[in-house]
Amino acid sequence: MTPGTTPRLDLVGALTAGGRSRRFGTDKALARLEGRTLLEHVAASLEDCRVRLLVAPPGRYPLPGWLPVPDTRPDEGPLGALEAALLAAERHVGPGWVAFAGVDLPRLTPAYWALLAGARAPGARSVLTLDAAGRAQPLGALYHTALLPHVSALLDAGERRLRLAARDPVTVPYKAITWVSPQALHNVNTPADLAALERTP
Ligand SMILES: Nc1nc2c(ncn2[C@@H]2O[C@H](COP(=O)(O)OP(=O)(O)OP(=O)(O)O)[C@@H](O)[C@H]2O)c(=O)[nH]1
Repeated sequence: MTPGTTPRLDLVGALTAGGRSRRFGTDKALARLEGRTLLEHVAASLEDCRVRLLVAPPGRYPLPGWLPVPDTRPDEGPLGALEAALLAAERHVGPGWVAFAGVDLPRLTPAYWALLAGARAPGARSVLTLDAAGRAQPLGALYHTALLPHVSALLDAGERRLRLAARDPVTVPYKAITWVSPQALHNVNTPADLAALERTP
């Protein structure tokens, strides 16, 4: 956010960075695309959020202006990181909406988050985008802090699939996403995924 301006999104931004990057081979958060790390790309998309949380192992990634949040359950993957994000959001801001992003979506944009924020509806507790095949995307999604007991119960039961976190979802069609942010759902899991993005700036 530029000094002197007010945040434009009533969302808590939460960027999760951790895991093993097994498919990428090296820490993908620190992989570079067009002069910036993937971590920095995704962080830039969330700059307009009222509070910004970096859910990551303590001290692993420097990200000025972001509140460091350790995993509540280290090495439990993105579902564990979502629990940490919802808890921290509730503690720092109170009940409300969290924009939850991973480092593997470097083409997320402020317009993408604004679209999701605008799609929130009464009674909804999550907002997910649909990919070209109509599958709901659990990273790059909005979750309400009211989902915390559900997410904790999943983890307590040994569940690790992030896609089970969403409840009472609103979905945003793929066409709407590609209109505002054409490459937003391009996921980087491997060096080949990153190379494909480099070829299509
Ligand atoms: N805070 C936190 N983030 C995680 C953890 N595991 C994965 N992530 C993040 O969650 C997002 C999706 O990660 P995945 O691609 O599912 O897992 P990964 O470990 O990064 O990669 P693979 O080993 O290839 O599966 C990325 O932003 C990761 O940095 C974790 O245990 N804690």
